[in-house]
Amino acid sequence: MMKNCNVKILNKSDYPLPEYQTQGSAGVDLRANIEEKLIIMPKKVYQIPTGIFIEMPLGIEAQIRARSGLALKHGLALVNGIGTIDPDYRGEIKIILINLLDRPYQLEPGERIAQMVFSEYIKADFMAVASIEELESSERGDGGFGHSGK
Ligand SMILES: O=c1ccn([C@H]2C[C@H](O)[C@@H](COP(=O)(O)OP(=O)(O)OP(=O)(O)O)O2)c(=O)[nH]1
Ligand SMILES: [Mg+2]
Repeated sequence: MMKNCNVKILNKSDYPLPEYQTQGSAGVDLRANIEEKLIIMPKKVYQIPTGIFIEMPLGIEAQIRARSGLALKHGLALVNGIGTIDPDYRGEIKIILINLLDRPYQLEPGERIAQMVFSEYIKADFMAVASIEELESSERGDGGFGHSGK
């Protein structure tokens, strides 16, 4: 079931507005707004500008995710796993990129380097308790990290 949401977007990049590549794409690709090609050296962290600024309603976040093709072929990953764009962020969206392979990667100006997925989130109203007994007991208990086997 498709949900839609209005998102204001300011495009200060040298490229067209981000566009979903197919009707069913969950992610919309973001381009590297760089003037010249950039050599992404192995194991170094880069902050890549996109020239894109957005505003979305409270209750919606944007997740920045890697592109699988670049990951598989060239080892390009996001250092922060999934980037979180808060709905109150008014700055430029940046991509925090790392090259996990041993060979350099040549990033071209305007190359689609990551994708952005919009998502609803839930804000917690924390209710502090004083001891672990106040958390409902469960079948799992404190088992985790593979305790149920492979
Ligand atoms: O990949 C990312 C991750 C974050 N941001 C921007 C939007 C986000 O709303 C803001 C803060 O991100 P986050 O909360 O992940 O970083 P922080 O280290 O906790 O910084 P802050 O103290 O500003 O929240 O930085 C990006 O442009 N790209
Ligand atoms: Mg933060």
